[in-house]
Amino acid sequence: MFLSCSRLGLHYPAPLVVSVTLIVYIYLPTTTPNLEIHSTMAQSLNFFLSTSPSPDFTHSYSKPMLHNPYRFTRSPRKSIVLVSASADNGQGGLGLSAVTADYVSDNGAKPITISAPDSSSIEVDAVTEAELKENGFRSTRRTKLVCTIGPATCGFEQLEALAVGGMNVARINMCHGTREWHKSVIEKVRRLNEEKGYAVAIMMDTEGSEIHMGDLGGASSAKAEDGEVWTFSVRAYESLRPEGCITVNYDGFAEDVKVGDELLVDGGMVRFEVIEKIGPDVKCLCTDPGLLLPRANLTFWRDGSLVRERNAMLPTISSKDWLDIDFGIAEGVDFIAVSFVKSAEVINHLKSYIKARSRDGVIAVISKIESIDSLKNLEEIIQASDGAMVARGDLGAQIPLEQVPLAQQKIVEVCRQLNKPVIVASQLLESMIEYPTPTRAEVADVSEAVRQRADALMLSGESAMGQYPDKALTVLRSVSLRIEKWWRDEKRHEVMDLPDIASSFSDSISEEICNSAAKMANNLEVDALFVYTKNGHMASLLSRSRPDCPIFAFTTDTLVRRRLNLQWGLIPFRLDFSDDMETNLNKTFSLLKARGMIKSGDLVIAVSDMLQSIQVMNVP
Ligand SMILES: Nc1ncnc2c1ncn2[C@@H]1O[C@H](COP(=O)(O)OP(=O)(O)OP(=O)(O)O)[C@@H](O)[C@H]1O
Ligand SMILES: CC(=O)C(=O)O
Ligand SMILES: [K+]
Ligand SMILES: [Mg+2]
Repeated sequence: MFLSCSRLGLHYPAPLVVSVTLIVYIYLPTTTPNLEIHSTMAQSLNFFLSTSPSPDFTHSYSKPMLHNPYRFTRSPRKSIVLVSASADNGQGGLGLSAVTADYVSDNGAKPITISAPDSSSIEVDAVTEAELKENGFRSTRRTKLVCTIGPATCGFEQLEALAVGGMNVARINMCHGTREWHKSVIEKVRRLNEEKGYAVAIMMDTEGSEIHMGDLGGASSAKAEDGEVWTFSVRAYESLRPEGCITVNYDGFAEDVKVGDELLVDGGMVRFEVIEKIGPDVKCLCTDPGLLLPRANLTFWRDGSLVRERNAMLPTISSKDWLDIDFGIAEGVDFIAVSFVKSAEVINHLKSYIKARSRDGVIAVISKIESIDSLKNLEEIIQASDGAMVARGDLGAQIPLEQVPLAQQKIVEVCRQLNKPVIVASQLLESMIEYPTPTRAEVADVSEAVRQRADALMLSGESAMGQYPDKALTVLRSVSLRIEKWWRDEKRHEVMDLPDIASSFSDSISEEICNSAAKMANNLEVDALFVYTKNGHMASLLSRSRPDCPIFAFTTDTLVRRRLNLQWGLIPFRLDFSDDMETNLNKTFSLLKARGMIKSGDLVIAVSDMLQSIQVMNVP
């Protein structure tokens, strides 16, 4: 391949980039300016350089590469042959990630970049790699972390800080912000993945068509005081919103409410009593003061129960949601979380829509359990979905608060049985929106979710608009690690009875293999489970057993790798592999050893999609 180097004002054939299995050769003609070597993936890279045609010098270097490119000054009259590899001897190394060589011209002209991504390499994010190297297998975090992105975290550096802090999935909430804003967040996350080797997945959360307030005309909040009278109106104000007036998105609102009803903002953060109805305007007396936030959710209660008049007929996916879904498909998001799901039907409908529209047809659909109907139809909804979210914010506005913890436990359990990832969301560390440390009660709540072995925990306002997003993420991370360690130290293996879920004989074999492999892993105290999986299914079956050791999930597909990032205990790697397990294992051992992620003697159990077997072995 020849590249033109005209940007440097030099006219010679650009270097030949040949990618031969594990070695990358970059020939630099004598006229080439100096060379800079970067690796965006490898934390450290061993490489060697020599001169050509007569190799009167060869140099071998071992360098920490993540942030420091290695700069090489060209020797006068000789070409440089760069052979990059990560094996120690530099003779055709292993484990090479994308390596980039930039020419750095002396006159300050912009460097050009040659990328030589090596298809034989293995991709894993830098944070996991560092964790594995420093603390060994056992200590990697099993519980995954989702962060809602908002004004506090939408910059590239802020997103990077979250990725470094352990964010596995970035959530964008279509209730807030413009599509352009969300697009720019998606682009930044993708760039972060490409440049820094992360596999942060994107989850798009639909607005849904429940009743909520308008956006307060641009104000970030409004304070409602005890005894004040506010007007809730379905009028569309042409210009400025009058003082003390709140718009409501649901046209039937003024007809549905009755004088004497109680109106709850965000499930009770602020309360009003309906005192008078005048056409489209509903006058309400503030009985519990507090802050009104833009687009806050509204529910109304009569005689102690939630009123669901015609609003129960509102579609789960509104016309605006469909446009957002089209946007999500076009942007290639990894997950779509559907708000206020009422039945399995809507999920089936959405899944077939995605299948027909999306390039790869593989956006996972997560049902948000946050309404009375979703609890009523829980099992069939979860069965139809690719995962679920315990959306405690709205759930707590629809059922009495004291029922929320039991609902959470039930949802987590059903998801586990049906092998669907589950996220516990909302108010985990609510006080950290304002304060740098959590309350003891919040820490206990997070612990409980980890103890229930939910797949993932989610930050909402804490990361979207809070003062301490990184600190909140650190709390989730350290509490998760602590509780997980306690599980292992106590050898508290799961007593949960996992029902058979396979729908074919072949699936039954996979299921039996994974259940047995996980059990063997605990009994033999192995260091890691390896799973070679094309579509991720076997990896999720292993995760379902919540074994003591981490699960290294190797997949050929970048999209599958990102999706697996939501599931408990899985460390997803992207790797090209064949149907020959012997070769795959040898290759993986070499690659991981070269990167310092495993060592000789480690005990591993391997299973795969291709060959339905269980292999137990020591790393050679
Ligand atoms: N893209 C955004 N732009 C501005 N503010 C945002 C954005 N995303 C979230 N926020 C702020 O963070 C808060 C918490 O976010 P969260 O996603 O939990 O929303 P929510 O309004 O509580 O709705 P949901 O029930 O869908 O979670 C929001 O109320 C909003 O104030
Ligand atoms: C996350 C969400 O939608 C809720 O808690 O209501
Ligand atoms: K939402
Ligand atoms: Mg909600």
